[in-house]
Amino acid sequence: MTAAYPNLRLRRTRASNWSRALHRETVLTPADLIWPLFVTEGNGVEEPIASLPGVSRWSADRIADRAREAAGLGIPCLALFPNTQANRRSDDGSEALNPDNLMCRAIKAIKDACGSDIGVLTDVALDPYTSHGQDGLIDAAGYVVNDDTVAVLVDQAINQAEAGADVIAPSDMMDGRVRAIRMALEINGHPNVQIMAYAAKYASAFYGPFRDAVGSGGLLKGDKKSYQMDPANGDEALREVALDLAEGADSVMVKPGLPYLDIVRRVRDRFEVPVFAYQVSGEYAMIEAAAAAGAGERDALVLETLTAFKRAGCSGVLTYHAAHAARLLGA
Ligand SMILES: NCc1[nH]cc(CCC(=O)O)c1CC(=O)O
Ligand SMILES: [Mg+2]
Repeated sequence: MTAAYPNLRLRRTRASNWSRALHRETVLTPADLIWPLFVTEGNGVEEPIASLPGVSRWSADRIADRAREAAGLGIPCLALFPNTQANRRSDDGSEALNPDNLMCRAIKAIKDACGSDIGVLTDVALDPYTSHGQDGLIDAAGYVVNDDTVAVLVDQAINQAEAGADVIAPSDMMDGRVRAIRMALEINGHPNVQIMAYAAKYASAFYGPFRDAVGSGGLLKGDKKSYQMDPANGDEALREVALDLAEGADSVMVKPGLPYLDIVRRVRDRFEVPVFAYQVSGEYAMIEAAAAAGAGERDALVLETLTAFKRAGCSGVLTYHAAHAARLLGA
């Protein structure tokens, strides 16, 4: 039994800075952050993304600069997404398997610049490479077929691992792809390449700016509801996570972030494994829009939301605010 008012005053420990610091349950550091970066063709190129103010696409040489910047800030890992040239997109997304594609060149540029000082996480899904914008292969009716897609995703993952990726992150939501990728990594001499599974990825309205950034938005017909999860479902997320863990995922991801912190907490409590969340493009844009409209103070919004991920049980967060947040944290 705890004491009651007036013997207990919960405001007492909040009355000063030193005491708040002493009683703080959750601490956010730059080491909690994964920085997603968009890659584009060329040399010396920076292309601002209109729907993501403050975020740009970078050519591979300038991605290497971002990697040095991240390492200097104490950010442990980058996540890469390519804006594939239109003439290299096709129905079957075969550019994903090209060992000299934009993604592989960016991985190598980062590894050349930073070696093992920074981790490179690569997205496995076909949407940056398909002419229809879906994450997998489609049949005549436009349905994204599962098993044939998994076969291609395996080759995509191996292509990324051969280029030097440290963490393979399948974001496609096909059934069975984690096991298939894990087996292929083992067989092909990559036993230490990790898998962070986008295990509970929802069919969300918060991905719009990302699709602009990788250039798939205008191509996508229909939606991704036949593979990404229904936002109404929570129990099902636990089944997705259980399956990906059983198939060999080293860590799991919940996506989007803030609207799904209940899922993060349930996953953490149930499985006690490393859980990451993706504060996605629409969430970033929402914070930036709020700040621009004077509806909130940007730096405070950034730190409060990122701290909330830690409190909910995240080991780390993918966020477009990573570099800014790391600076705010005094790295
Ligand atoms: N496989 C695609 C992918 N990987 C990461 C994101 C979204 C990230 C963001 O919005 O920031 C998406 C978009 C989608 O599923 O359509
Ligand atoms: Mg699944």
